[in-house]
Amino acid sequence: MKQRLTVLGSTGSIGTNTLDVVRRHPQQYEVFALSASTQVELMLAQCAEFRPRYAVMASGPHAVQLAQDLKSNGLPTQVLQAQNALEQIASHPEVDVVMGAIVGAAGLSPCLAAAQSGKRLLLANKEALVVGGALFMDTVQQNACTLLPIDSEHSAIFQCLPEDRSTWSTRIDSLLLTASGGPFRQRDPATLAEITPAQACNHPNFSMGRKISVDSATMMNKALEVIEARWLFDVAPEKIKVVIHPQQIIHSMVQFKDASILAQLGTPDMRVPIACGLAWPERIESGVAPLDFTALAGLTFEEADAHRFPGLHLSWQALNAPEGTTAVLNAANEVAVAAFLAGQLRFDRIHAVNLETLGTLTPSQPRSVGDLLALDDEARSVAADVLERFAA
Ligand SMILES: NC(=O)C1=CN([C@@H]2O[C@H](COP(=O)(O)OP(=O)(O)OC[C@H]3O[C@@H](n4cnc5c(N)ncnc54)[C@H](OP(=O)(O)O)[C@@H]3O)[C@@H](O)[C@H]2O)C=CC1
Ligand SMILES: CC(=O)[C@@H](O)[C@H](O)COP(=O)(O)O
Ligand SMILES: [Mn+2]
Repeated sequence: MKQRLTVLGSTGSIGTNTLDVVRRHPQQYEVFALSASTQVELMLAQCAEFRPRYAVMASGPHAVQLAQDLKSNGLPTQVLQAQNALEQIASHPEVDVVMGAIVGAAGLSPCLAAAQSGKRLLLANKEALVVGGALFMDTVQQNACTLLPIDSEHSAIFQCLPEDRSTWSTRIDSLLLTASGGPFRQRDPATLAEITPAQACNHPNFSMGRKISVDSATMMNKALEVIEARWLFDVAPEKIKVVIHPQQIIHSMVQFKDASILAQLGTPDMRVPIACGLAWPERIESGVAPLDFTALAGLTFEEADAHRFPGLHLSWQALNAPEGTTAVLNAANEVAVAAFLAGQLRFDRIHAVNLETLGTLTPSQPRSVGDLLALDDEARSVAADVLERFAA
């Protein structure tokens, strides 16, 4: 029986890599629905190739355009335009697997809809977990959702952990998240004010969307990943450590109580964790060439420089603050990164916007998705005010 798949964010870096793995396994997977926001031409090509029943474009004018183009090309895919169209394709009874690859907090509601309906949820959209926190994990557990991490570090940790979750708390000492250090690991911190969006998006090992690429350059990506790991693996924040490993061959590690460390290694290519999530606990071909150890120049490790990467430590700070603070941090960072990419904020001021927004807004405990979305809105508006003072 084929697994029916919804890909949320199919036109992005994770979305296209997912479809690349899926196209290698036509007997095992069938695309049921795709979603994107603005890239109509690519979505049209994906509909022509994968013939999904439904497509959703988050941007209204682009949805209208796609519907016209599908019709004029004689393609049967139906464009859903309802307010809750993303939630519909994530929770549809005929869907088995949902890939959550929308960028940012915009992915929270559809990922939660998939969790609520007990799907196998492949989670790349780390911001959904950073915002959703305990509420997200409760929804997963209460609805028998199978949550599989796609973020490369978390997929690595997941693969190193014992299958029986109930043994984790007694066996694990700590989680070691590896980080590339981004494109400015060795750049003089005094010159960070001049960084352009193109320079910030030039990641040393992965070709990714613009938002996560900027996050990697500030190491806010690692900060978000510390929070993601705290929720996925239910570990105390102080048990999560970060080590810079520029080659990104080791994707992360688990240290056990006896000081033994298990690591997951591989060619840095997101099709590996995607294939792992799709097939788990089976293994399928990903299209990625295995590592050639004799061709590796060496694996090196270093500590993250707090002066160069001040944002990294905001993760532990936010996790130890009142619940909801990680949602505030995420919203501030989304606003700051968007402003930087739009040429309205200097690269070295992203941290200042995040820090000041955190200092301005103390959340009251979010008890529902509605509370979380309201908090996200409020934090964005505080961050927008803060931004005005720091704008370039
Ligand atoms: N890229 C990578 O290698 C990795 C990514 N991740 C995480 O995966 C997620 C996706 O990243 P990535 O693929 O790089 O991002 P991209 O920017 O490449 O893709 C984002 C996707 O989401 C769609 N989208 C954007 N905004 C909205 C919105 N408001 N509502 C609905 N859909 C929207 C885009 O549509 P369109 O393009 O049509 O406008 C696109 O399909 C992020 O959370 C990221 O942190 C995690 C690990 C690695
Ligand atoms: C591929 C992936 O999972 C990204 O999160 C990537 O690893 C970014 O790495 P850094 O943030 O360490 O540069
Ligand atoms: Mn990652």
